[in-house]
Amino acid sequence: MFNFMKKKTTKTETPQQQAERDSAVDKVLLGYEIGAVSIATMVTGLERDGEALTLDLRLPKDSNPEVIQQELGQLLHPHGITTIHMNVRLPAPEKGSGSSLPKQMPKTTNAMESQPSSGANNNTSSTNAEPPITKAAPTQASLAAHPRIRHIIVVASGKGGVGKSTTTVNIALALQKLGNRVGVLDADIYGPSMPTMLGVADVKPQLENEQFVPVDAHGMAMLSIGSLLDGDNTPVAWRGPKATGALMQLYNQTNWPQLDYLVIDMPPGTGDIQLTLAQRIPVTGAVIVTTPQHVALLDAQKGVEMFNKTNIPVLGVVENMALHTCSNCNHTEAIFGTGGGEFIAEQYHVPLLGQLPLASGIRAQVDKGVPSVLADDEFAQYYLDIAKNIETNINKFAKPVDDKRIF
Ligand SMILES: Nc1ncnc2c1ncn2[C@@H]1O[C@H](COP(=O)(O)OP(=O)(O)OP(=O)(O)O)[C@@H](O)[C@H]1O
Repeated sequence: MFNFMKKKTTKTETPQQQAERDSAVDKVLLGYEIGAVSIATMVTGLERDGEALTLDLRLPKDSNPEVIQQELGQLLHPHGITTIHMNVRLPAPEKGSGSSLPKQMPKTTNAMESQPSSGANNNTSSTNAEPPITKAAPTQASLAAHPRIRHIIVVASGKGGVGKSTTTVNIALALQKLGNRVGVLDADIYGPSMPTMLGVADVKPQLENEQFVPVDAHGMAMLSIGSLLDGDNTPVAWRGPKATGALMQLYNQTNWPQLDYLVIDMPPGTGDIQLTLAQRIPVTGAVIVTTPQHVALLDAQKGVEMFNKTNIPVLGVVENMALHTCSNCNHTEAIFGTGGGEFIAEQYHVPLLGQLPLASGIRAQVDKGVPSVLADDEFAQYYLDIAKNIETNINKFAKPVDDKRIF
């Protein structure tokens, strides 16, 4: 299902040329915008065979595929792409309004040509009218709330390895323990760990009416990009358009039950994938996880700035591994320095939601698939306090939904 980025190496293409060409294609797609939204978010399939690129696209209404094909051709030609095939899906025209789209569109463009090729001799691109899954929307304000999800919280970190996933899973379980219906979407393409941390690594999500059915993980509705990968589908190798396309598919094409909270474990960093998700999913607020180390702090600042730019409220900062308690002598020490989370919270006027100890018990529990909150160990209270702080802040930012049903 997610194997929609296919590459065929030609005999004349070295691995280095191949990587350079792929990266150039990504950059061009990410930078090409339709109505202030990157076309990368509209790619549902992409295949490159040497100099020929085939794109499956779901375009917003009023787009002009011919012009898009032509412009992409010109942008990609310097990178060795000489032919572009486009399969286009457009929203069905509104009743009574005549479509302004040409009946036939070029399927193949020679990227050297300055004018789009046209006519029956050139084949037609597959253009199927269908209702759009989501409305392309550049700002949070214009995104509709999910009909069954009251709050979407993204958990982000500027850099990998700060304990974002460990914190996400425990916060989600803590929100559930406070009486909420909770879902978890593991969007961390670089290291999807939710299934393992929740002890459901062997359970595959089912498909029902072409929708994913989330896995039941201790009463939470969980879906991970990791559950959908197998064999050689190495997530690390995923690049911008493929990753954002797959993640949007997970959000849109999942039969999420009625939820008070959907907690999304974001990929680490503040690059294009994160930005695109932040622009396309109706998020109530973001939680930023950081460690007291200076480098991580600088990256966390970038995270706060990214969310400010995309008008997503930052619910607060969690400082992970803030203190170390020695398991032998119980001596507590701030081995990474002190005050990092407080510093960010003060500088950006966002709350410090909590400070977590660096404790081997926290790691051991997630490794076992029974996180601290589930095990109700001595660290559970830290996460419950953070969840309470989130609940205190979040209602200010809620997007209204009426329907309430028990999951
Ligand atoms: N407070 C903590 N005390 C001890 N170990 C922790 C703590 N938080 C996380 N860890 C451990 O640190 C490692 C990295 O944590 P985790 O996978 O949650 O980080 P991450 O930021 O999500 O990483 P990535 O971004 O690479 O996915 C894991 O082994 C985890 O068990």
